[in-house]
Amino acid sequence: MEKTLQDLAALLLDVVFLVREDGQIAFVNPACTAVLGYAPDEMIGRVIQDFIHPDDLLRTRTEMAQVASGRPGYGFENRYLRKDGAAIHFQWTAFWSVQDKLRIGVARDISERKRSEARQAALLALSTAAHQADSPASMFSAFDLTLRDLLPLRRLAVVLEPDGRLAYLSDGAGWAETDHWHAVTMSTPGAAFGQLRLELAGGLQAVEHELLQFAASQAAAAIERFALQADLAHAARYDELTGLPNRRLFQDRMRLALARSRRDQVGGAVLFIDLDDFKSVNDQHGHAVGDQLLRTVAQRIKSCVREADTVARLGGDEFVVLLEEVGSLPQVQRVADKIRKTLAAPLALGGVALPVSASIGLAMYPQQGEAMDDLMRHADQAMYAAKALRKRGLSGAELRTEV
Ligand SMILES: Nc1nc2c(ncn2[C@@H]2O[C@H](COP(=O)(O)OP(=O)(O)OP(=O)(O)O)[C@@H](O)[C@H]2O)c(=O)[nH]1
Repeated sequence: MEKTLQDLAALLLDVVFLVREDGQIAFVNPACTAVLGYAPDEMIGRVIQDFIHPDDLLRTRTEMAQVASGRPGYGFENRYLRKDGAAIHFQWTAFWSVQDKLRIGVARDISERKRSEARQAALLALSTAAHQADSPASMFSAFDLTLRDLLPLRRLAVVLEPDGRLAYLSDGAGWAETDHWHAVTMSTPGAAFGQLRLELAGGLQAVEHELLQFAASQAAAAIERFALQADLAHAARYDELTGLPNRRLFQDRMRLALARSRRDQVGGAVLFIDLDDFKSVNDQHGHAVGDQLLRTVAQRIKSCVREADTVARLGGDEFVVLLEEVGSLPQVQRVADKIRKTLAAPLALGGVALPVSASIGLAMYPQQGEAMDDLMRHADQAMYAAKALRKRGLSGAELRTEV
């Protein structure tokens, strides 16, 4: 290369390569030391493929062949490996000099632009995961993959407040509290939800700290949303006062029970339970005492049935029980009697002993219907009939005839 041209190349900030047909480097300007960490002497005479990132080698060979065939290359991008092992992103202009039988290439270091693009993509990926993931575990798994691309991340662990529960841990890694973790708090202005903990293979730059802060704030907002959704899902299926299933959940359970009954030829029963004169409890002792009575009634009814049976509150002082896999009427009547007796034990509330009594109606399936509406109507009517008898001063023994 002529002296003037060499002096010119020495002034350039871009890296200039002259490469022979067989890939051997004939010349490289001093900029390569700043960019790749090699002095020119360490590169000249070696084949250029030695410095190319292995993942980019194949398509770089194709590009080189095209340049060698006479088509100049503009804008081709690939990665080289610095002397310290770090990847450098280059953007190339290259042409083949027929006269010198050399490929002349000028490579611009675009690593910073690539990093900035990768950070932008990561911000989008983190925010998308936080907004679209259907569970905390899938969100943190997406966070792990995204952060791993940009940070010297070995393992990610996520610990949630208030009990320090481990909500996520990178695959195949054991967890020990004593390990050295870089911790970032996940919080919204109103509350702290826990920490992202990172085991790192190196230090973090300021922009990487910012990325982690962003990840933590997105995670906090998502955890708040997951908690709200869980509350709403619970509220949609359970009665707030007693904690029992509500009408909707009861209907779901009953639909399943009826389908099982048809399939397996097993019967069951529905009991309608309505408290007697409950209004007077509210009127005489106040709503709070009425509430407490309803809570106690819920517990008492539950204590009379098996774990697999469903006790639900339909609203007000109306409860309903689904007894699965009970075939005979006497069996069901025994449960109804047990509930009536258990409820009848006086209840000490607000300094007074309150009498509790209930009217109970029942419907057996499949004997009295196989459709939910029919069975509910039948049990409801039986309950009203029992209540009417009670109001006429007849005893519990007569109530059973209404069944
Ligand atoms: N404390 C309390 N009361 C409620 C709640 N929901 C409904 N109630 C009251 O429950 C009462 C239900 O009364 P009813 O079933 O109509 O009548 P009852 O006094 O039980 O009379 P009978 O059913 O005819 O024996 C009403 O006074 C409602 O205001 C609640 O969540 N808490």
